[in-house]
Amino acid sequence: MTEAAIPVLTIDGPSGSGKGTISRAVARHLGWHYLDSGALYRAVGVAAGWAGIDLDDAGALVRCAFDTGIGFRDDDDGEPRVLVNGHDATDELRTETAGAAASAIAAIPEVRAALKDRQRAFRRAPGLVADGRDMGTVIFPDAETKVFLTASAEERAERRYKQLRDKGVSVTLAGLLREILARDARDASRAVAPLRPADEAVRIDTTGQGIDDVVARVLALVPGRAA
Ligand SMILES: Nc1ncnc2c1ncn2[C@@H]1O[C@H](COP(=O)(O)OP(=O)(O)OP(=O)(O)O)[C@@H](O)[C@H]1O
Ligand SMILES: Nc1ccn([C@H]2C[C@H](O)[C@@H](COP(=O)(O)O)O2)c(=O)n1
Repeated sequence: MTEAAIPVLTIDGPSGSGKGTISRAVARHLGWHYLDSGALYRAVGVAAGWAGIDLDDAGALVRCAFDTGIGFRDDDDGEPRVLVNGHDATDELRTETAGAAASAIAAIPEVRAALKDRQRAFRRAPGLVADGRDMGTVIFPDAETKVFLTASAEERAERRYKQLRDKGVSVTLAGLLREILARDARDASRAVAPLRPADEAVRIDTTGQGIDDVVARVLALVPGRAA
């Protein structure tokens, strides 16, 4: 199968819209590969922190984007783990601090360019579900199916609040809402590959919708793959 013939489903959207949850479930259902592109930006941010690199030092961040080893694997319970330079950094990557650092370095065009080929390398038979901010607009513009997930900022903050509370992390709902709005604004206003739906993307507002319903709606969009 030539690369162009390998089907890609892109799922873009703002933080907490459910991209990761929905993409993983859909990929499992289809038996396709899965790319969590945000994890790459988070990994570079975390590796930069470990190396003492300042988030204002664009040159060092670009080198870090090229040099950081990033690996994905499932643990024995089928939970996804992310290895950064050989260390399991999954929990650190999921913090709001890592998300904010990722959002900041993702605004540097050369960092985005450095991660482009790594993302495209995930396109392997029989297909790929790719989640992020620019999957449908920049990384896989020829994807056969494109989705843009949204949900109200309040609901996204609620979801994140529950998620972190279940993990025993102490946060406030108001603080999370502030962080989500700040990240939305930065991701949508940067000059290169800003968060926006591809023209042909199907928009799904998941506010008040259950995960299973959203998964079924997305699957129904994939040619020949209704739930
Ligand atoms: N439709 C939904 N209804 C209720 N909760 C949901 C829904 N979709 C996702 N969630 C929950 O919301 C939380 C955030 O979801 P998820 O991590 O998939 O979002 P995301 O868009 O990938 O976020 P980020 O961009 O920050 O990685 C998770 O706890 C997930 O279980
Ligand atoms: N394709 C992508 C994926 C992620 N980013 C940046 C912007 C996000 O705020 C940050 C963390 O992503 P998340 O794990 O929350 O999906 O990384 C991006 O610019 N482009």
